[in-house]
Amino acid sequence: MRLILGSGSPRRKELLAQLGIVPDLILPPDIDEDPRKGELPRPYAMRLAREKALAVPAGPEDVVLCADTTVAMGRRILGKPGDAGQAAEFLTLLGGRRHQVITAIAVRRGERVLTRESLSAVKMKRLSDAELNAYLASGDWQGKAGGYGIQGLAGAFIPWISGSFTAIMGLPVAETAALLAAVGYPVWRQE
Ligand SMILES: Cc1cn([C@H]2C[C@H](O)[C@@H](COP(=O)(O)OP(=O)(O)OP(=O)(O)O)O2)c(=O)[nH]c1=O
Repeated sequence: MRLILGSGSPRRKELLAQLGIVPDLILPPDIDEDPRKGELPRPYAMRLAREKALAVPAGPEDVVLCADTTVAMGRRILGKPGDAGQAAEFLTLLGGRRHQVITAIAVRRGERVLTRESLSAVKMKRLSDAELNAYLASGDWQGKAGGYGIQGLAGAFIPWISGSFTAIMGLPVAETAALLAAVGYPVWRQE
């Protein structure tokens, strides 16, 4: 049985390592991440996690792990910003308020696909011009949903969360361990 991490996110590999798990293979899925018209954040994140898991080529005994992290402000989905201007727009929208981070995970083995969702609330302070400009210049917003990474410099903007830190970062390790064990992956072996 091979474990295939279907993700190009270095965070997900790192968070899996927190469980002592090293994937046999990393195959980032290539799917269309555009939300459907009127699609809400939670169904969107779940659809993407599932589609990613189905897009990764795997043998019948292989275990595929995929995830999707979506930042939501109410009904609005904030994906990965296309450029610094969009990152600035997102951070201005998020600053001084609470938003939601949804991470859906999908584990596939053969025909079987198991999914879980982890919801977190995040409060971000209102950013001063100096903070915003320094953060944009750091480039740390790139490739991250909502245009920030809580595990980096943007941690300075986040005084409060309710939920799961690992889920906000991209992979909820508790749910991941549970789903991997559920499809028979030896998460809890004694070395
Ligand atoms: C909110 C937040 C997101 N992120 C990251 C996690 C994900 O990598 C990214 C959300 O985009 P995703 O589309 O979930 O993942 P990805 O495109 O990076 O990788 P793949 O689809 O191949 O698995 O945002 C952080 O690192 N920290 C944070 O605080």
